[in-house]
Amino acid sequence: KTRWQNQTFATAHGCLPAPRYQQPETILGVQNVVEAARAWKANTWLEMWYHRFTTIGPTFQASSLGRTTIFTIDPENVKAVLATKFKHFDLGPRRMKILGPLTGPGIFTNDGTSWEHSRSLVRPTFTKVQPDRRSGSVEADLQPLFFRLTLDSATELLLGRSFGSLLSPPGSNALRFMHAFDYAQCRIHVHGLRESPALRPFAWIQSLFAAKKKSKFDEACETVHRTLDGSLPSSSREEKEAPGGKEKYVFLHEIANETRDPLQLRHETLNLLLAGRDTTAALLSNTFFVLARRPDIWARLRSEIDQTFEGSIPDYDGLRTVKYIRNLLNESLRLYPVVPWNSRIATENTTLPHGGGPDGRSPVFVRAGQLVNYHLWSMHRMPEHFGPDSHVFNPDRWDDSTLRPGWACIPFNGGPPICVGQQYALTQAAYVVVRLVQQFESIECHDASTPWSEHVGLVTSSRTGTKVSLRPRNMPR
Ligand code: HEM
Repeated sequence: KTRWQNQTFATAHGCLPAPRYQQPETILGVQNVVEAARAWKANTWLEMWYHRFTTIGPTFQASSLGRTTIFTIDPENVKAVLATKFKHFDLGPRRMKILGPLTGPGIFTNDGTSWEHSRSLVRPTFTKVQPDRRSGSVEADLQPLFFRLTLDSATELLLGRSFGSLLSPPGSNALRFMHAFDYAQCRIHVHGLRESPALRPFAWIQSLFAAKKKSKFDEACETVHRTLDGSLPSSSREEKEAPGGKEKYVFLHEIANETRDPLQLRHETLNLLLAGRDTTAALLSNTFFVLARRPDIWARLRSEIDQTFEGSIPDYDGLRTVKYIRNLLNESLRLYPVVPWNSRIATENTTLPHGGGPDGRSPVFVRAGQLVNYHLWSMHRMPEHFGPDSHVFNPDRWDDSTLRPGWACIPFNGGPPICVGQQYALTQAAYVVVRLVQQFESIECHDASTPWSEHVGLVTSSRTGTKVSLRPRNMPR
């Protein structure tokens, strides 16, 4: 589209430009990049975004690395991108370029009819699954344990057989897979940066020189693919029976009815593993980070859990009855959203309802191909949605019937691409909370760093882990 056509479209739709953030005239937006790089290094990147939104406004444009992006935390805009104008936005080729080497095409990287197909394969899994169950003061960093736990439960669900990483020794296949998967995910951000228009030529030159040499990233992806491929054929036949005689639900068995193509099986499985493993682990580690600092919340949990379950193992329906656990997890996902920002690319010239003009009430023009970033971290902290104590961790706020955040709180995304694993994740996290509270009388922080600080990867978790001291229930005082 020419500039003139864009202008005509914008005028016809009553659009006014969004405020701009610094140096709109420079192609690189060097100042933006420098500021972001400094904040990244200081682990205050999410705070930097909060500051930008609160000083400039809920919707603005900024240039960096050759791209002008619209940034927004306006719930109406987010709703437009994800729901009401869903067809006007895509993940675009960027997501596939970034994640593709690790996961291949699948629900997390596809658009259009391919996405619809992946979604139809994946969705039935989560309408049926229920969590499986599986004991001095204990000092531990819970974070790496949660990451192993969710690797094991995800592989059990997807492949029918847990990798058993929690019980595996160093050097085992399970841990090799885990380290390779973690490493590849860390490097994915660097791949993302190389996709910026301004850095693409450098990435291209580098790839010419590196053409013959396998990078550590390539090796990690190969390890992931090799290990997973080794698990695929046998797991589609084995272990259909769950303990107790009921047929166990295994994702791979279900999609094997649709396709036997080993590459497609690998891709769909890896896409789900990427979506489902680190997210739940990060939710748990962020939640226990807070619990170790809030004995009041732990005491309330104890009382509710003891009353409800009287020491027995919780089942799926029982877990849903303890509202306070749901409140706790909601609050954790509000203040520490594990996917703190997200984006979509406009597939055609379109508009967002708010953000244009000096008062931000006019629509904003979005050019075909333009990136729109929405920031949950900042949106979830806004007093206009959550009241004057919006920065306080308060699970009880979710009992307030006047609290209706709608699109202002979307830790699982919204609209057609809403997370399919939401109920599964919340049930699993609730189960872990109940079992740990049943085993331990108290939890204390075993870490000098009091305020939570960010580790932003594909998911966001506590940078210093979740170092705690747990006192077993039956231990003499
Ligand atoms: C606390 C845990 C979780 C959080 C916060 C979370 C969050 C999200 C978010 C924000 C998205 C949207 C991504 C995007 O479209 O850009 C998403 C999508 C998705 N999630 Fe989750 N997720 C969680 C757990 C899980 C689990 C346990 C699974 C499966 C085992 C899962 C499977 C998926 C899938 C398949 C998608 C892609 C949906 C689609 O594009 O149609 N998630 N999730």
